[in-house]
Amino acid sequence: MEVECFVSKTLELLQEEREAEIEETKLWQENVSLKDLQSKGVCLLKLQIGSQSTGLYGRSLLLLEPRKHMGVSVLPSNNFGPGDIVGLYDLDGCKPSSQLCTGVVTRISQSAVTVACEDSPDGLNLDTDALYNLMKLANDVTYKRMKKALNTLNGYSSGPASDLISVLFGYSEPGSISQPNDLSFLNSGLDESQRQAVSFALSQREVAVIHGPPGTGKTTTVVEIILQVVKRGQKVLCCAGSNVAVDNLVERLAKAKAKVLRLGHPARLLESIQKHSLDAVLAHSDNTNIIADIRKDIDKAFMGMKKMNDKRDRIHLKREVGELRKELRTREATAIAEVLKRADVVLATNTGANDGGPLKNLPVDHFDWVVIDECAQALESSCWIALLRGRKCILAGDYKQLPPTIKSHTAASKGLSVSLMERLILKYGDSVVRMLTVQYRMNSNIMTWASEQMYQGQLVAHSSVEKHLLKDLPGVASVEETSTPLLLIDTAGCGLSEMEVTDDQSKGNQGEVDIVELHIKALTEAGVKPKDIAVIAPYNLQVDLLRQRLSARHPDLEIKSVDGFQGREKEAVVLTLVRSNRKGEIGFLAEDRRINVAVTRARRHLALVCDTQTVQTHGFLKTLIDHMTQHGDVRTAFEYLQVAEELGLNHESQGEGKDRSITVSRPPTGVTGPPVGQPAAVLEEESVTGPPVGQPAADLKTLHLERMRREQKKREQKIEQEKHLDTIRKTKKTKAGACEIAAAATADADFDTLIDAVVKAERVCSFVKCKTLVIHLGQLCLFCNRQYCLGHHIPEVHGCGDQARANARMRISKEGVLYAGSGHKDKSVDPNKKAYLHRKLDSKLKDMEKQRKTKPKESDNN
Ligand SMILES: Nc1ncnc2c1ncn2[C@@H]1O[C@H](COP(=O)(O)OP(=O)(O)OP(=O)(O)O)[C@@H](O)[C@H]1O
Ligand SMILES: [Zn+2]
Ligand SMILES: [Zn+2]
Repeated sequence: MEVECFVSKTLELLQEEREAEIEETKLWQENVSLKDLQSKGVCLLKLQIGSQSTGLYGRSLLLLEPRKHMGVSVLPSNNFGPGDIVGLYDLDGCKPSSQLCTGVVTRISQSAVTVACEDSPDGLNLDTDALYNLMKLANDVTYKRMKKALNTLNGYSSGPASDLISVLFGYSEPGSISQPNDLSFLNSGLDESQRQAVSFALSQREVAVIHGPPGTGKTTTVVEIILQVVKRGQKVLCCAGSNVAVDNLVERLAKAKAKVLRLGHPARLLESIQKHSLDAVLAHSDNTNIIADIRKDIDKAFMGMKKMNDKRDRIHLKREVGELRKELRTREATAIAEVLKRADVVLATNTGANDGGPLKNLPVDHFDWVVIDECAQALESSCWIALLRGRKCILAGDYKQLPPTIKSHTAASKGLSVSLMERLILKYGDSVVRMLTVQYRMNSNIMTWASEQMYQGQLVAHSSVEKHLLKDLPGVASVEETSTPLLLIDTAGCGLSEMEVTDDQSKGNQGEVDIVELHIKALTEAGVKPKDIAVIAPYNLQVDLLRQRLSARHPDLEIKSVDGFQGREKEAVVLTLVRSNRKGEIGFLAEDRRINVAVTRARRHLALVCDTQTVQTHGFLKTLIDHMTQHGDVRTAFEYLQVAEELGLNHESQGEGKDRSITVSRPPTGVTGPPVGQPAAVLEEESVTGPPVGQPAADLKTLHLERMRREQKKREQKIEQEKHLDTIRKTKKTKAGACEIAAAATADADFDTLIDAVVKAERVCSFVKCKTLVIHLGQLCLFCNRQYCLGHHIPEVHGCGDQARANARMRISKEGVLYAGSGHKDKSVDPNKKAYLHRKLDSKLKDMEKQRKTKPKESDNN
């Protein structure tokens, strides 16, 4: 009953999902502009052929690149991945009529996509000067395989998987079998939770779930389980949803000397994995020569047939070819079965484990165990393709990370997105699960939030990572940015609103892009390598804006969507949440698991750029903001905006009174900047004079404006002062003993020298040893009240960082968030930091020089 219910319901939901997918593709092809398709990530436009070559097995490999112009060639952010079926089109569009061929994506980087073309019998005749479009195609092979598996499940009466099915559908309770107590682990480095998970898995009779939160060594554990099973002489079928995950397992198992065999389209495998692929192994088997000979014979017969005129001869030859084909098939089947049987572990994607493929050459009860990794990210129906071949199963994954992507909202809400892992935990609770609890990735400050919110506070940071920071990496200077695991850059009240777009899927925020840019600058100037940094945004549009801004300068910087980063890690993660609006709308940021994934990619440093005002409307996000304010550093985006101003962003004021707004934009000279005239941020200015009490947003704005005014005043005052001093000096010469000042000065000091020093001090930057004049381009620090050059005026640079932060904190605590101070700053300047300051200054001055050359700095409009 349970099985029938499940199957009929799931078939229905799959049908719904399939229809949604077809509908979407159709709608797109008919109504949506290609540009919009591209912004959705399913289409890549105007690609040129970088190279064309013959890949493995005679397939034609096309390397497609974005059209090179202005030296920038970065693909727009997209959802293409290895193994995706794609269509190549001429520039007319992505209609079936203009399709040139279909193929499989074999590789994708930020600058190129490689496609192995499927149907090009005569060889592709592509014009290398022309431009092409590439589009992801809905692929019904997966559906057919899942449907078939579900139908087999429904009719399953007896076979190796009977007990497993019975337990997974609740007909019988999961059982265990006794194991020797002295289990000897092959990997001596396993931690206690990993050992327990391994023992547990081996002692379960039908099913064990390994719950592996981020960085807890799930793969390490799964590999140990598989090696133990193999040691006992049993056979394992090991699957995962993605090719990448399967390849990872192949690599790790092969390293441990297990006899592995990887099934799957060779074009979809990593190069390092190809030697373990069925095709490669077959090529080295004894049967190969014979098979090759038969192939040659068939080809020859075909050639002959073309030339033949006599009908009877042709029929004869045709029959011969048929015979040869039959022989070829049996020989190939035997060869495949032999190769498969020799392997201890056969690996494939979930759908690659289907009956129609090489596995049909094996007896149904060949495998003892089926292991499914990344189980929480897979549709349950796709798991059943492999599960029907096993007596026992191990399911590994983390159901607190993102579930499988589902297009049909109804199908998702009716349960299609519930993974087998989640379903089993709901059914049996902890009795079938072991959770890995030691994590080897995150600084404990980053971990604690996720642990408490998602994993019942059970995670422990391993001592090797617990306190690690960016500054501990070789070549990285110890500055504030590299010494904090958590940095919240709050844009609340800074008017960095999200862009007004109607599409909920694509949101952007130029203001946050500006701030991310400045933070990346700070990190790289401190010596953090771009390849160790990830910039993560929940929205594709924001990913594109970030790439436009940053990729040319930092080709190694990875900029991706949250979904695209699942399963990965980086030393530093800069996360921009994008949403900033008055209504507190946060769209699909409301998916807690998406935020969990984003945060837990970071090893040593997480910088969160967001409008706390907007995102705190969501309870879960509020816990993150609270955690970061309590345990991390907090800055307001103002500190960054000021820098941005000096870097040459333009200010423009529009409208009057209440409707007045200030647009901050880049001068249109930058090659990598956003399109000309696009606002970088809009500062909405409601009322300069009387902000509503208790509204922090307005509060911050006023503060900013006030500061501007004060600065102006100071500047004017200073000029006055100078004039005044000048007069005094002059009068001193004539009127002996200008009493009031002379009294203040020490009696024996040379009066002239003193005055000179005062005047000079007022004219040059107050930073030790800096001689830059500050009369025209100086900036006043509000905390120490001194004048600094543009290279030294930032509080952090000249030593007022603590006060600035305290000030930021005070403003934030006004909003009702309390948090502890972050300790005292070491006053001694270490050489790394000095070098850092120099670099920072140098690059800043260079930037400013460039900006000055291109456009004179505009005066403020306030
Ligand atoms: N027992 C251990 N001792 C030391 N390091 C470990 C241990 N287990 C795992 N690690 C380290 O933790 C990192 C992640 O481990 P692994 O690759 O097994 O996990 P994963 O499954 O790929 O990732 P995740 O746990 O995030 O799913 C690796 O760098 C690995 O070396
Ligand atoms: Zn100062
Ligand atoms: Zn200076």
